[in-house]
Amino acid sequence: MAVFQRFQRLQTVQLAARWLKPQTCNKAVHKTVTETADRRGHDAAPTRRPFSRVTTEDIGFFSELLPGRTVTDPDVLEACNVDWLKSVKGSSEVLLRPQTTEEVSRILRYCNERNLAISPQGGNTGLVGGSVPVFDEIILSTALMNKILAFDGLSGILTCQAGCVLENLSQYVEERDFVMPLDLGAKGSCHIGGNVSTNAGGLRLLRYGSLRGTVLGLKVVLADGRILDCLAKLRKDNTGYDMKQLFIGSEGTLGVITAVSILCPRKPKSVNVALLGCSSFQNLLETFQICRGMLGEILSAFEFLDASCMSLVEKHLKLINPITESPFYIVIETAGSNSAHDEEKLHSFLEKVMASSLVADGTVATDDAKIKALWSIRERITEALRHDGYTYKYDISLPLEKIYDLVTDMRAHLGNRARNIVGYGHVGDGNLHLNVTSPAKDAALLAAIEPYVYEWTQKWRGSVSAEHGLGLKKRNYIYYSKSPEAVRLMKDFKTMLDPKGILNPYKTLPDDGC
Ligand SMILES: O=C(O)CC[C@@H](O)C(=O)O
Ligand SMILES: [Zn+2]
Repeated sequence: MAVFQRFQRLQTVQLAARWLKPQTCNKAVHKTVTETADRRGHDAAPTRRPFSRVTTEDIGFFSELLPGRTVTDPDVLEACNVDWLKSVKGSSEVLLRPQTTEEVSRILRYCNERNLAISPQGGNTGLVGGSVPVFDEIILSTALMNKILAFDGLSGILTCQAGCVLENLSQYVEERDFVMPLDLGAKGSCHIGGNVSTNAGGLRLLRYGSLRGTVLGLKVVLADGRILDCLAKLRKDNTGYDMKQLFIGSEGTLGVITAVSILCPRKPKSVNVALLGCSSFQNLLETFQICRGMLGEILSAFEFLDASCMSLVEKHLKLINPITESPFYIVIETAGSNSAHDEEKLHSFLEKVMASSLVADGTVATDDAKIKALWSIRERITEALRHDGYTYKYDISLPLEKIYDLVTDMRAHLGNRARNIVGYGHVGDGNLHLNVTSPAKDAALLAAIEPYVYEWTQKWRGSVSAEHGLGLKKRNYIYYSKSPEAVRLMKDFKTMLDPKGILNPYKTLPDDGC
C-alpha cells in the first residue's frame, strides 16, 4: 500500500508544444566500413548537378496544370525552403501543390522530360534535411493531398492520401475506436506520406512494430510519371517482391508516395503512464527486463531520459519533475482492454521494482491530462535542447546493453568542451538519441564528436540512423552502417527507377562515385 501511495504523488506538469532546433549540415564521406575515411570536411556542401533551370514556359505549364496551386511568391517559398531545424536552406523558386496522384504523375512526367529536379515535401518536420531543396529543386508539397479515402471498421485498415496530418488521422480513427500504429512528438504537423518515406519510428514502435509491418499498401508515382498502385488492403500477400518496401524509408528518392493504406489497432480501453526514477542505467535495463516479463502484452512504451534532459525541460520549458531527482528516468505506458487487470499488473510490477530498489521513486497517471503531462517531459526534450544552444544530434541504434555507454564515453571524450551532453530515447527499440549542445556552432567541437560517434557506433555494429533517415546531413555516413555492396545495390535501384536522378537529389545516397 505504501508503494501505491508513493505513486499517487502526481503533480501537474505543463503540456507539450512543438520544438524547433537550429543545427548544422555536417558531412563526411566514408568509402568502406573499415577503410580510412575520404573526409570532405564537416561543412562540405554538395555540388549542384546539371539539372535544367525553371523557365517561364515551365511556370506556364505548371500554372495551367495547377491553377492557383503553382506558387512563386518568395514569402511563401521562404518557409518551404528551410527545414524545421533551420539548418538547411534551399533557394527554390517554385512550390507545387497537387491534389491528386494524376497531377503528381503529370508533374513528374514533365520534370523528367525537362530534367528538372524535385524536392518532395510533407510536413517538413524531419531532422536530417531530407525534405527541403538544397539548391533550386522544385518543391512538390503533399499538403493538399489530405483526404481520407476509406476506413474499414472491421479490419481497421485506413486508406488516405499522403498529405494527411498524423494527428488528424489519429483523431479520425480514435472516433471509430482505433488508434494509429505510430505516434511522434511532431504529430501535429507531420504528414503520413513523410512518416512512411522516412520509416518514422516514434513512441509506439515497441508495441505495434515499424511501418514496414503496419503499412499494407502504397500508391507511388515514379520519376517518369508512371503510377505504381500497390494500395493493397491485405494483411497477407506473397505474390512476388514486396514493392512497397522499396519506398518505405527511401526518403522520396525512388518515387513520390501519394496514398497509404495502414493497419490500425483497436483503441485500448485503459491507458496508464508511469514516470520512474532509477539510480543507474544498469538498474534501468533490469527494470526493462522485469517490465517486459510482468506487463507482457499491455506494455506499449518504455522510454528513457537522463538527469541532464530532465534539467533542460525544467530549466527551459518550466516543466515540473513530479518525482525525486534521479540519474535516469523511465516513462512506461501500458495500453490494454481491462483497467482493473492492467492496474493490478502495473502495481505488482511497481511493487517488485521498488522493493528490489531498482526504482527509487515514481508516479502513475491514469487520466488524460496527467498522462499528457508526463508524456510531455519525454516528448519535449528536443524543444528544450533548442533553447540550450547549438545542438549536434545523433540518432543511434545499438545493442541494448551498450546504448548509454555512448553517452558516458562521449562525456569523457569531450570533457568540458560541450555545454551539455544528453541521452534519451526508445529503450524498447535499442534507440539512443545522443544530443550535444554548445553556446554556438563550434567547428572544433564538431571535429571532436565526429567521426568518433560514428566509429563508436560502427564498432558495436549499430546504425548511424535508427529512425530519422539520412537525408542531406547523414548521407555520407552510410558506410558506417552499410557495406559497399549494399550501397552499390541501392544506387542500382536508384538508377533503374530514376535514371536522371531528379527525385530528391543530394539525399540518402552518398556523394562518392563508387
Ligand atoms: O531530437 C531528437 O534527437 C529526437 C527526436 C525524436 O526522435 C524523439 O524521439 O524525441
Ligand atoms: Zn525518437
